[in-house]
Amino acid sequence: MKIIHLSAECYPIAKVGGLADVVGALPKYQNNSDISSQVIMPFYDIKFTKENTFSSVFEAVLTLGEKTYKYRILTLKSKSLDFDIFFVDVPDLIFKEYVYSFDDTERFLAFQIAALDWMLTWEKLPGIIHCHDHHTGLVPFMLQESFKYKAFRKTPNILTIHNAQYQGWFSHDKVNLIPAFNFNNVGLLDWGGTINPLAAAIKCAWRVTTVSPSYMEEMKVSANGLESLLSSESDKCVGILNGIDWKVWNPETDNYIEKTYNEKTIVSGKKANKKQLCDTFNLDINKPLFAFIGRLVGEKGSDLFPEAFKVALQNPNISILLLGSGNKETEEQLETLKKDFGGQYNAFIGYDEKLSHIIYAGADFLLMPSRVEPCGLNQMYALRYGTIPIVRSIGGLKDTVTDISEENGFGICHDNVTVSEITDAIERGASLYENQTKFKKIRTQIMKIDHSWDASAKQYINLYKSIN
Ligand SMILES: Nc1ncnc2c1ncn2[C@@H]1O[C@H](COP(=O)(O)OP(=O)(O)O[C@H]2O[C@H](CO)[C@@H](O)[C@H](O)[C@H]2O)[C@@H](O)[C@H]1O
Repeated sequence: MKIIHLSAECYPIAKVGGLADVVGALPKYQNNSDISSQVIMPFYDIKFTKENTFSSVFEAVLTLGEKTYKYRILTLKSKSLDFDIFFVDVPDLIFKEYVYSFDDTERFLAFQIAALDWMLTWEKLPGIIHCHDHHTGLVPFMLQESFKYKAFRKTPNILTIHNAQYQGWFSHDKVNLIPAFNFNNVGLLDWGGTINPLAAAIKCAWRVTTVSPSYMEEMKVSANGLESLLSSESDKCVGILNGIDWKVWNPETDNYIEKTYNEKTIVSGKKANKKQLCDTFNLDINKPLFAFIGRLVGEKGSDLFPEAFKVALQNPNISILLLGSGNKETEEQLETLKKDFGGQYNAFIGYDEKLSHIIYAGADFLLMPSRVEPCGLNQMYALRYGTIPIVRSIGGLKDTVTDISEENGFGICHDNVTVSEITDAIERGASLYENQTKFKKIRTQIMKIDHSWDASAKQYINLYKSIN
């Protein structure tokens, strides 16, 4: 069976967040004797596309409303990935230096139309079309409703929601950009008076998955306006926890870090990596190091960091290091904090994949006080690198981290996203660090937790088979 993943991001080509990690890993773990899993994504003007060479496998013209655009389907010349990948190159629309921006409606619609037009020319249609997030959310609708895609009516499709906060809304004025369909069914596109690609996908997809069982339940209560839709469609919805790519996230083989290590060499390994990190960021290796890596947005609770760090750093025996970018005001506040707490606090405002690996390896604790966390990959990377997660119990964080107060607990959990709960959790971490025997025992224990993709990839395959 051939599975086609459609996604705006895929690691290592284009990564803005966790969506890329999942789409860059899941196909690898799905490819086996009877499944061939491939990815189709947009072709952006970014580092990866500059540094690699591509060949064209198909050329045509697509129609977007009243306009037409030339496009090509490209593939990588080298076989450097563990799965086949194809790129939709629409030079006039998609080939930009960014993944997301103000013109997403036209760009991602062109991407979806080109991908479907190309697949229509195949001798054999795919077994499953697997769509990820709202950028590919109009595909299930078009497969079901657009006249030109009639041949796909029996092709099963799946939507995976990585984050229901973003839905791809656009005005009904642009409805003519969508290939013609029976207008009596325009309601399938609508949610709250506007065209909502994520809602349309939830209505039309054969199955809807999200990235953790808890988030599936939480969305029925809080999903940025889609709660009642998710409740009414719940029979076709399921939560499947993400895995992590052990080929990329493995402290034993990680080329980015100072010293590789495993459960047996964790003490010397973590020490060497922490030393390098502390030397680089002018921090004290003897103090517990609390880190954050991620997008600086409300969902991650990062707006509370300036205040929470100010309070937490009153304890002179802790250090904090942050890697992230996003909200400009938060970025500035986090930069300013460096002046008051030099030697105890530092931040790198920006995006740096290599540095993220170095931090997972060198930090003692990883902070994730998320307001919303569909799955969260960072806590699983942290576990793999023997870094203790400090999380707000929500979504996938709730499903993957057990508090140290419970039997076999290994993390620090809090219930609410407030300055005081974040700082209390940091203090609990500092106390745990003082008990070095317990601290080291937990670090070794968490490295052994298996969050590899094998189990989750199988769950997806079972789901595909149930509808194919
Ligand atoms: N400044 C920076 N520099 C370097 N690396 C950085 C970085 N900022 C973030 N990253 C990296 O980006 C990824 C973030 O993944 P997450 O799953 O935590 O979040 P995201 O909210 O993007 O994903 C959404 O989709 C994923 C996948 O389904 C869900 O796990 C998640 O809950 C959902 O919100 C990690 O690999 C992290 O290391």
